[in-house]
Amino acid sequence: MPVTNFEFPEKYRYQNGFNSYLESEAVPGALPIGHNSPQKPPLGLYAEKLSGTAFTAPRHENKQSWLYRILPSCSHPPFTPLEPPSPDQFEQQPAKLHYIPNQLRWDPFDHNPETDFVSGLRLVAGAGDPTLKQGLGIYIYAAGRSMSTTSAFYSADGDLLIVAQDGVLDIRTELGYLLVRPMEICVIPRGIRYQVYLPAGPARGYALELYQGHFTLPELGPIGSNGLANPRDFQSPVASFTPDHGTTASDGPTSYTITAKFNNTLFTTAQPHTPFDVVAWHGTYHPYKYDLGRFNTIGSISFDHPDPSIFTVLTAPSDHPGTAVADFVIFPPRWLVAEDTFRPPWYHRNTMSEFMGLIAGAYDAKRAGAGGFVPGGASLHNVMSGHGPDAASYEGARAAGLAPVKVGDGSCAFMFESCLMVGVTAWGLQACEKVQTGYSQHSWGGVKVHWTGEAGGEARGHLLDG
Ligand SMILES: O=C(O)Cc1cc(O)ccc1O
Ligand SMILES: [Fe+2]
Repeated sequence: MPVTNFEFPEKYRYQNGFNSYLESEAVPGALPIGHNSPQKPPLGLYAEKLSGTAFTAPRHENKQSWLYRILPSCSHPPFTPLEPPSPDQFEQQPAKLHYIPNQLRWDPFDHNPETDFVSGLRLVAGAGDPTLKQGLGIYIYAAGRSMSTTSAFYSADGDLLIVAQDGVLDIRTELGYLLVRPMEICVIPRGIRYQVYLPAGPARGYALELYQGHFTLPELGPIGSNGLANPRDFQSPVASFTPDHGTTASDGPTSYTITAKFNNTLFTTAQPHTPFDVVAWHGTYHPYKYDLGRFNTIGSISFDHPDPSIFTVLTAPSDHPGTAVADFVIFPPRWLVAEDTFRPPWYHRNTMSEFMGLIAGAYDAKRAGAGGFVPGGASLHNVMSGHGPDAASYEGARAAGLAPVKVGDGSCAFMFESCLMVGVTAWGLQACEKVQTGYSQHSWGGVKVHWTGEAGGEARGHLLDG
């Protein structure tokens, strides 16, 4: 069900539609008409173009927005590396990641009262390299403090998909506000500056940074023209600004800190004017949010367990059709009705890597409770690492009556699935101290032999018609 448990202040008005050409003005008349860059834009604003794709990207891929702002974003002193550096925050050099075939599971990650959204971001696993615009990073965030109202953050490394798990994020972006609650996600595109407040206490969740391309909706094929995540349910902000500046870009009354994530290193500068001075904007490059409760889940109404790709919310394609750098897949509450079918996920090995998290509740293939797959925790089944239901879940599902059953009420697991082998950071493997020892043995060490064939003798293959 859609999220409903929060009052909506007026600032959270949204514009609906995935990948839509949108426009918004906080002051009537701020948008130039029939023109992007007039000699003197309305109200004395500066016109600034923000490109999310190459200028020459084909129309169906092209993402650009025009921002009309009080001062251009280039007006700041040089960036310097953030001191002190946080060595375990964004380890990304492929040589330093740990590539291991073992199944991994993490207990719920800790909240952190000391960190804000930026200092509380930790890379757990990743693939590729932001300097080559290839691959992705998988993060956990834990924020106990709001970011300062005089700070902003942007990442040059990629688009950030945020999966809120615990706590509410009130995100002020250059293009307006997004309120992101548990069971909601948002995407902040590369380069867009933002600030994260915590209106309801500490927050924790997951994030995926996409170093290449952008998320899109999966094809629907024979499903038809509606279903899964419907475009109309994606919401983008309306323009919102605060005037705080001097008479030039250098003499304003307030110092704003801008932190940049650039090749997984943080840089900082301070400027005497607010970055949140965009009075109007139009274009296709904008942040958006989505309520996972609006997902139209589709499944088997006859037999067999379908591939989890039917649960894809967003996909980031590679250059090879059908093969994603990152799929964002959810396992929401749903009816299982398949006949003569082992209903939970099958045992399998996958050429794609599977990082999973649990937003709430329990997952039908894994033990819940302490030491199991728990909200705020995670698992990683890397390329070709065998996995599937743990022994108890298998036995339960094997013995279960096959009346229609609703699974996952109040639950939602998700998966970041990638065609790339992901390496785990030193933080993810050791420093976080959340890796469960004996995950594999606990899950599958007790898998029973059900073989009913003849004992002894040497089985030989034979031709069916021989
Ligand atoms: O491994 C998992 O739990 C995720 C998953 C779920 C499913 O229904 C089918 C395949 C799959 O990888
Ligand atoms: Fe899987």
